[in-house]
Amino acid sequence: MAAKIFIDGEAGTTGLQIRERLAGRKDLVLLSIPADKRKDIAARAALLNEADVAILCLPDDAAKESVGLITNSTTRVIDASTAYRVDPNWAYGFPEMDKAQSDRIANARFVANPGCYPQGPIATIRPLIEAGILPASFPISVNAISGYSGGGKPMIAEYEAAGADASEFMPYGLTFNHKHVPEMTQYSKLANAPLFVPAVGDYAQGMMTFVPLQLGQLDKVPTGAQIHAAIADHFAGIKDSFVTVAPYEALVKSPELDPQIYNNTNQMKLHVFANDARAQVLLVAVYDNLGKGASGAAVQNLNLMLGVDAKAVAA
Ligand SMILES: NC(=O)C1=CN([C@@H]2O[C@H](COP(=O)(O)OP(=O)(O)OC[C@H]3O[C@@H](n4cnc5c(N)ncnc54)[C@H](OP(=O)(O)O)[C@@H]3O)[C@@H](O)[C@H]2O)C=CC1
Ligand SMILES: CC(=O)N[C@@H](CCC(=O)OP(=O)(O)O)C(=O)O
Repeated sequence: MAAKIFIDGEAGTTGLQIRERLAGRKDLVLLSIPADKRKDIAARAALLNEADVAILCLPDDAAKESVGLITNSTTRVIDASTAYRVDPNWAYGFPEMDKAQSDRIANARFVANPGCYPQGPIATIRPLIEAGILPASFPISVNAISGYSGGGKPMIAEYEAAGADASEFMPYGLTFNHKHVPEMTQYSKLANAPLFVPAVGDYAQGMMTFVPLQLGQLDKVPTGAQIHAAIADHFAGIKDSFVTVAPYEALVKSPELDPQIYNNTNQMKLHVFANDARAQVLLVAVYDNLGKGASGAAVQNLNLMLGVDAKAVAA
């Protein structure tokens, strides 16, 4: 029987993209709410409880409200907001994070879809800590750039308003307390919060994250090749991975370091650059904030929860 899916927040940026990704799927029935009822609590409650899987694409408070409206114990939930990402009762929806995570997601009732920014740092740092190459206490900085769609409908409207004169590159979060820091710390397996400086660019979609490593103070200084091998080994061991690792090459620049090249896909590509003489390494992740960063990840998680072959359907 076709699984019934309700996207609460289907008119928002993430909700619309999930809807597009699921359109045409014969194994699913999409429950939809009339436009004039999309904030009506009774109408939302009815569909949340009718759904086999409810996908919440709402601000945090509204997502918590939706979870509170669910009385049907067979309704499963994927929440795209920040509300439950470090809650131990929820599975973190980054399947490639370790070998067991896709099974955890497949068997979970509650799945917290990851934040867009944290996935790149987690993908690059966690394998190094697990391999013992970096200690959990290693001081980490993360820089990142995202397209303005990362800020949802309000930021899209701001950047696309007639006469808008936005900065090409605007760093923010300068109190170093961005809402993504807790999940970035926990799932990277870091003992301390990374110093995270995001930036928004004057383009709609796509992102890159950067983790520079000054390795000279370590007792055992790893080479760039060793760091690359540890990350590549990690992802080689993950089934159905949408994360790939670029070959280890000495490049001064690369056309692949373009935040928009994976737009409208669920792909993430990792790169390792190094100067061994200086014990310096840079870890880069390139992906779509609306793809692997949001709607692609949600569909990947939905497929795992429904036992659908992730590679057999568009994810
Ligand atoms: N954009 C991105 O790159 C990413 C977003 N996310 C997260 O996903 C969630 C959705 O984000 P995004 O799609 O960007 O946001 P948008 O602002 O684009 O969309 C949110 C939608 O939720 C609706 N909404 C707000 N309050 C309620 C309510 N009480 N009941 C029903 N609907 C409501 C909004 O309606 P209205 O506009 O009329 O208020 C809007 O349609 C957020 O938690 C966000 O942090 C996660 C990863 C990446
Ligand atoms: C460019 C921009 O503003 N990005 C958003 C993050 C988008 C996102 O991932 O939202 P979640 O926290 O729900 O995951 C921000 O920094 O708040």
